[in-house]
Amino acid sequence: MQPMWSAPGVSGPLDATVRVPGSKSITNRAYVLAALADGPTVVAEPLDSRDTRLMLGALSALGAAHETVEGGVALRPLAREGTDPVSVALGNAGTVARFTPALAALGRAPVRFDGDEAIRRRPIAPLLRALTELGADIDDDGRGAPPFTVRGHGGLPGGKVELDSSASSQFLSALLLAAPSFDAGLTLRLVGDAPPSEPHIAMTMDLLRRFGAGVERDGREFHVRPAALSCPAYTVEPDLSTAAPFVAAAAVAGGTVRIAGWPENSTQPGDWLRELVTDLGQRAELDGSGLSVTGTGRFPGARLDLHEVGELTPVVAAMLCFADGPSVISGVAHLRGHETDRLAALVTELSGLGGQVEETADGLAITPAPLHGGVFHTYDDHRLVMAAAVLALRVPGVQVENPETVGKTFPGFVDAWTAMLGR
Ligand SMILES: O=C(O)C1=C[C@@H](OP(=O)(O)O)[C@@H](O)[C@H](O)C1
Ligand SMILES: C=C(OP(=O)(O)O)C(=O)O
Repeated sequence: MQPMWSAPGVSGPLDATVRVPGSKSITNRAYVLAALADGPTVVAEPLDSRDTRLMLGALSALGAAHETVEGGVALRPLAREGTDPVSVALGNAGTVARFTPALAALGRAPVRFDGDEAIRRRPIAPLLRALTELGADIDDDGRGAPPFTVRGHGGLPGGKVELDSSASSQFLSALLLAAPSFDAGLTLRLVGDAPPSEPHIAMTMDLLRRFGAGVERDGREFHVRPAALSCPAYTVEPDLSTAAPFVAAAAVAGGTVRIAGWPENSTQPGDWLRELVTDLGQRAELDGSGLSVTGTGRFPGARLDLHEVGELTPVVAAMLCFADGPSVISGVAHLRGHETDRLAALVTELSGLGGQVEETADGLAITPAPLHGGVFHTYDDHRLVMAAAVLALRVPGVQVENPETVGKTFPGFVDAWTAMLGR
């Protein structure tokens, strides 16, 4: 039997200050750029979780050494000369699966990529195709999915390419991050439907610039010049998507939750949560020490297009189960290719607790209904653990299956959640 967590309910208005760990997306971008830099980089306040350990493991296999130092991780640039075959373990980390194959093409070894069963089902074919067009030598037996092998030949010509990044913004981020190391840089034109997760694309461009790269965007066209990268010290922001369940808790349970260190400006999609809770009639105040959310426990239903902030969907859907009226979430068809099929998982698990939730072509329709306790299955998806915790605030008897899977991005989640509730 899988381990279970009896997620705690709330006994009165909240009054808590929470510290969430560093951003997964920023940490793994900083690690990749550090590996591509000309000199050493210290990444301060990084996330230490399954996904970031997988990234460090991948970079080590590719020849970029790292060591833990006071307050962070020090990385050295990729040594690109090794020719012995190596393996990269992807787990179920989208950032590792999408960001590291281009780095393998810059080296000289055959590199085999594989991971959890789930990562074999997640989309990556358009990225592998684009890398091949840019000069990479990739053997995937025609599967367009892991396991695949990238045979490095000491560099990538780069140049012009078209990319369909509608299934995941990470395809685009992957090419942009590696592009300063391509001989001719990169001129990329997006084709097909618009990529999801625009803030993550802005985040990629922001980090590239912090490492000294020249990157420009004109609508669907991106241009990256070949450049030597350098950023001796980079500090990671707290993860605002990890903060989502704590923000939602203030709205659902009432009272005040303060998230320490919430940045005044951020490219993270989670920064949109301030707007969401304000639109739903709660109070969100940002100052130099962080974000303070004061909730009422009551809010209206909402129609939300979450295309740009898809990773927030599980927590937002859980929160909307307590709204005063029906809600519709749209723009998130691509969540069927996330850690699990998140739309199917949310419909099954929310319905299992009595919720009235239907899957639409590109999202969910949620009609508030009385909920009851029961087992909430989590499909090895960290954000489903977080969603279940939000539900349990007002639904006694919610048993969360395999809570440890939250360690993909926040190994200390259960303790931090319990502390927020004063238990
Ligand atoms: O680049 C990134 O760090 C991420 C981009 C998004 O991926 P998709 O565009 O595939 O949704 C997001 O959902 C994921 O959690 C992290
Ligand atoms: C989609 C997510 O992760 P990944 O980086 O594996 O794509 C997520 O964290 O919600």
